[in-house]
Amino acid sequence: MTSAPSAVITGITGQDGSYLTELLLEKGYTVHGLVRRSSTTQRTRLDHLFHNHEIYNKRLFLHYADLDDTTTIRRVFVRTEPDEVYHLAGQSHVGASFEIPETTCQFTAMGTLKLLEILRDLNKRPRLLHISSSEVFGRPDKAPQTEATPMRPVTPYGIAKAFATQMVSLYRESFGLFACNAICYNHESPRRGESFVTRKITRAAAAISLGQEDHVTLGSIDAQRDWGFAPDYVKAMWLMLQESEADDFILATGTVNRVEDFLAAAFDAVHLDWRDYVRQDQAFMRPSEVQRLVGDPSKAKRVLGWSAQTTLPELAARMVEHDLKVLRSQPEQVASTAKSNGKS
Ligand SMILES: C[C@H]1O[C@H](OP(=O)(O)OP(=O)(O)OC[C@H]2O[C@@H](n3cnc4c(=O)[nH]c(N)nc43)[C@H](O)[C@@H]2O)[C@@H](O)[C@@H](O)C1=O
Repeated sequence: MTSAPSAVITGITGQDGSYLTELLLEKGYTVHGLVRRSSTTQRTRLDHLFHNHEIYNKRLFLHYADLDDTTTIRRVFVRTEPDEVYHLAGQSHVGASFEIPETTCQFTAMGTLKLLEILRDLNKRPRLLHISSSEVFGRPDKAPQTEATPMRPVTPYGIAKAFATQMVSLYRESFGLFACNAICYNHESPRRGESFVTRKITRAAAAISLGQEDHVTLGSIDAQRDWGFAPDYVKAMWLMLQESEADDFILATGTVNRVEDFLAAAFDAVHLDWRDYVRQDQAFMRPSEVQRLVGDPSKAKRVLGWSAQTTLPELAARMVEHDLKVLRSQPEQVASTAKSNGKS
């Protein structure tokens, strides 16, 4: 009899980490999450699992380990001997990467290299999924982008991700690691952090419709992105590690929209016209903006049988519905989050 599969997830407390944990638990996995000491208070996305006594500390375990603490990470791998590793952790805010480029590179770039070095030395090497990003393409010559499109990153975050992505490919080719890059385009959900533009918009649309706020302040609203639904994307990440050979895949919808289109969809969901409520401020503009990114997911469709299932209006409506529910149940908490939601 073969034992149940096991996985380590870095970044388990994030949006993708929480959806992936649910998916793997459903599939019978034992899941080990690496968490930073400082994320102690930010585990709301996993609360429902911690309260489930059938799961927590039976099939779901947390281990404290910062990405630069190689000794501790190595110890977790040696003790847990996972079959699969999903490396989702890192500083993921592109705007913030201009303010904290060193931290961004330390965790997103060097953190990935350190992880690869640990895996290279293990007797039983797990399969690795690294979450890469469309930001590696920066200002591409070609649209939509494919796995073969050259990387031309223009943000500290994109540069750090490009380094990590190329290291993953190198360790696959040179050291025989089963290591894959999921080159993910923007993927959102009600669990998205409130400093990303989609969630900032859906929360504001909900708050405005309830009379709790009267406007939202944004940066560039003509930027164009390929927005999908996060739970769709974690399914593809899992599929990638079930293949017989390690490879890189673009995970995207293939459809491009402006921030304005997302605004329209979110405010439509509460029957308001976004143009009456949006202000713009230089503080939210980036020193170097990635104007337009759209992915070609045809390889993922052909090889993995995967495609994104959720349209932009469905995504926005789902997020607004969630934010309305939260606001109605905890108006003070959400209002204070909005106030403290500084430069992002
Ligand atoms: C694939 C990629 O996807 C994400 O990166 P992102 O595309 O930068 O996502 P975002 O939601 O921060 O910005 C989207 C667009 O919206 C513009 N925008 C306008 N006004 C605001 C604003 O007020 N806040 C923010 N955050 N953006 C704004 C902003 O300038 C940009 O053009 C991350 O998951 C990243 O980890 C990742 O890998």
